[in-house]
Amino acid sequence: MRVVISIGGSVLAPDLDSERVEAHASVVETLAREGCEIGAVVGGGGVARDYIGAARELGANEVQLDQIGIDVTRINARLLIAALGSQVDPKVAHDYEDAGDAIRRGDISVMGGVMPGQTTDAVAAAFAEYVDADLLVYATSVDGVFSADPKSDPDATKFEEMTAGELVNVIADIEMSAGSSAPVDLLAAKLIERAKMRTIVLDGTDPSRIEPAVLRGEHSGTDIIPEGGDEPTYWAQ
Ligand SMILES: Nc1ncnc2c1ncn2[C@@H]1O[C@H](COP(=O)(O)OP(=O)(O)OP(=O)(O)O)[C@@H](O)[C@H]1O
Ligand SMILES: O=c1ccn([C@@H]2O[C@H](COP(=O)(O)O)[C@@H](O)[C@H]2O)c(=O)[nH]1
Repeated sequence: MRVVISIGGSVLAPDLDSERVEAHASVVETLAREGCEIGAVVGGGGVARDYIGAARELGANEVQLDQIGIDVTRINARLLIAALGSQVDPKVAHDYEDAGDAIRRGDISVMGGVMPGQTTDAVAAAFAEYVDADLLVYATSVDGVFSADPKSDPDATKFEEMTAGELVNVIADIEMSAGSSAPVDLLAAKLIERAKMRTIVLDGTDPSRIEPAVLRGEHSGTDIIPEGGDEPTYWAQ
């Protein structure tokens, strides 16, 4: 089974805690031991937003701000690489060909951002499509996709499952400026829709939730069900 896991910067490195990074690496290594081929994509989190905020005040334009965000995602990717054993490609992959080559060699491949105008959510979706992944997992700071932002709307309700088309509609109105927050960005949702990619959005603040989601489909987040795709099969069945 080939899996791409997007690990939000806000869950991997809300602060510089090596034990937390180690815990995420340990889940990735466990899945690899179970026979999964793994690509990981790491976000920039609060550190990226702090840099982006400061540079915006200094007059940087949105592309320059995105470039700063990309730099931070790659630093976070280096943290995850540092915590992974010898099975990881030691380079942060800057494009999908390099990342795909690493996976074909049997390595775990880690990416950060690749180009302005998107977030690492879209990188993960494109990476998953490029390597024909069986599953894409977004480990983020909220336990799934809600009808509205649960941090600002107490009446927001969680989707246990939804189609990629429904996901596109829910997130279409979320702002797309550098450093913005969404469970999955709009470009990622469109890529998931066209690739008919089976996708899970879950709370990754406790990384131990990722393993049962990947191996047995057990999680409390949101399943994005591909329209016209195959029925899900689980590695451990
Ligand atoms: N409809 C929605 N459903 C769920 N979360 C939403 C929704 N709209 C906005 N959000 C916000 O999206 C955020 C989740 O993503 P966020 O960008 O914070 O972190 P991440 O995906 O883990 O990656 P990073 O921190 O690297 O950007 C949450 O803070 C949540 O408040
Ligand atoms: O491919 C990419 C990835 C990221 N960015 C910019 O970086 C920040 C932080 O990334 P997150 O995935 O949100 O953690 C993002 O808001 C973009 O500004 C990018 O431009 N391109």
